Amino acid sequence: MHRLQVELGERSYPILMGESLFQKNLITPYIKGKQVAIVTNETVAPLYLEQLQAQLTDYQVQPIVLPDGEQYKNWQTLQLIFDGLLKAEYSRKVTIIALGGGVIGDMAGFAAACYQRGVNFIQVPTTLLSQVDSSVGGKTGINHILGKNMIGAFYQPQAVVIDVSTLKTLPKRELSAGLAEVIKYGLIADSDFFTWLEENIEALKILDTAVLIKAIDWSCRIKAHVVALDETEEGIRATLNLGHTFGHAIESHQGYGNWLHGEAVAVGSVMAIEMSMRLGWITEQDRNRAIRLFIRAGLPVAPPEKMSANDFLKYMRVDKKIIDGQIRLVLLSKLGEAIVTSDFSTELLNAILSTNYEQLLDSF
Ligand SMILES: NC(=O)c1ccc[n+]([C@@H]2O[C@H](COP(=O)([O-])OP(=O)(O)OC[C@H]3O[C@@H](n4cnc5c(N)ncnc54)[C@H](O)[C@@H]3O)[C@@H](O)[C@H]2O)c1
Ligand SMILES: O=C(O)C(=O)C[C@@H](O)[C@H](O)[C@H](O)COP(=O)(O)O
Ligand SMILES: [Zn+2]
Repeated sequence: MHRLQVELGERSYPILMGESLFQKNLITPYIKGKQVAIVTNETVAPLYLEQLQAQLTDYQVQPIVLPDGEQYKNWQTLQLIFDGLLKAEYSRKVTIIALGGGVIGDMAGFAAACYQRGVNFIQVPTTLLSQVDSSVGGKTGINHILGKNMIGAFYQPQAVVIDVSTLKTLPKRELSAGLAEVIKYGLIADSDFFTWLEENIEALKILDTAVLIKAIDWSCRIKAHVVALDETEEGIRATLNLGHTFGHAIESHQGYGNWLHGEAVAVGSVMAIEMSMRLGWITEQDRNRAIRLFIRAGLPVAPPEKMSANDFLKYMRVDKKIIDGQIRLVLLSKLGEAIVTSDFSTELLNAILSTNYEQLLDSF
């Protein structure tokens, strides 16, 4: 089993990672009190709820099973968590365990931040995306019809327990979506990781265990490092948002759940990379390497056909990185290094939003 630490002073916590972790008694040391709520969904519950519950025989356990999908990451579904907690008469000493992907983790974490003003919380992520990204760092929340993740809180878990065996049941499309955030880390923070991914992407797609654990470990190390430097996104943490200003606009415009988060991030990253190239910051060769890797990972690299520049701008105007009304974007200063900047012309931004990416991709 691997162990990493997210260093956040008194809010520090471990990321435990390995195979068949559900068979080992790893979660109970992080439970406080006797009351446990497992927040999961209709897809994950039949697969893993029983295994998790088998570890918790000494506790009073209440499963809370939510409908599955990004379209349910909202107030109404959040209310179902509070209903479950209150019907079970759970106190401030309850521990909430999130068992599922990023949607479950974000909602269960937000519920943990709010319930009786904050209760104990453990992440048990079961998608690649949630194992490399959403379970680490304490961003929790829900969507608003006018923008992604617009209501939420920074609230750190007590532990993150990653059982990579759960990925065996994950649909291929979801695995690819997770690879988008993995590739993101190489692009923004570590060109060696990017090169390693170019060499290992096929092994990752067929879930080679050693390669998978290395990729998750590498990703979590980068995320944990960035979060430790800047927990509440005053500066460097915003680089984790590569492709997200464009990507969140795609998800919101297309209707939550129609484009997967990772798919939208892949396309958004291509747009940010194209912009970095047109600013003269990265080479055409590096742009092409990035696009090729997204394609090999099974991801889309062109925005939805009928999405206009104005459609993008409607959502980009409420992006959380905006300061004093100015759109700030995460761009690459080179492969493996990102900056957050508003230092680009409106003309360039409009050109990026109006580019025919299908045509650009004809040569790939
Ligand atoms: N908090 C953060 O820092 C952060 C970071 C990245 C993304 N996010 C958020 O995470 C969400 C995306 O997360 P996601 O990609 O995990 O999507 P998801 O939570 O919707 O899960 C994807 C699908 O896989 C299913 N599933 C989960 N585990 C499974 C398993 N082991 N086997 C079979 N099916 C399984 C789910 O039921 C769902 O249908 C978005 O809402 C995004 O905004 C948050
Ligand atoms: O942890 C972060 O910080 C990130 O930005 C990670 C992103 O991959 C993730 O999608 C996050 O939820 C986006 O946050 P938001 O603040 O742009 O809503
Ligand atoms: Zn993301």
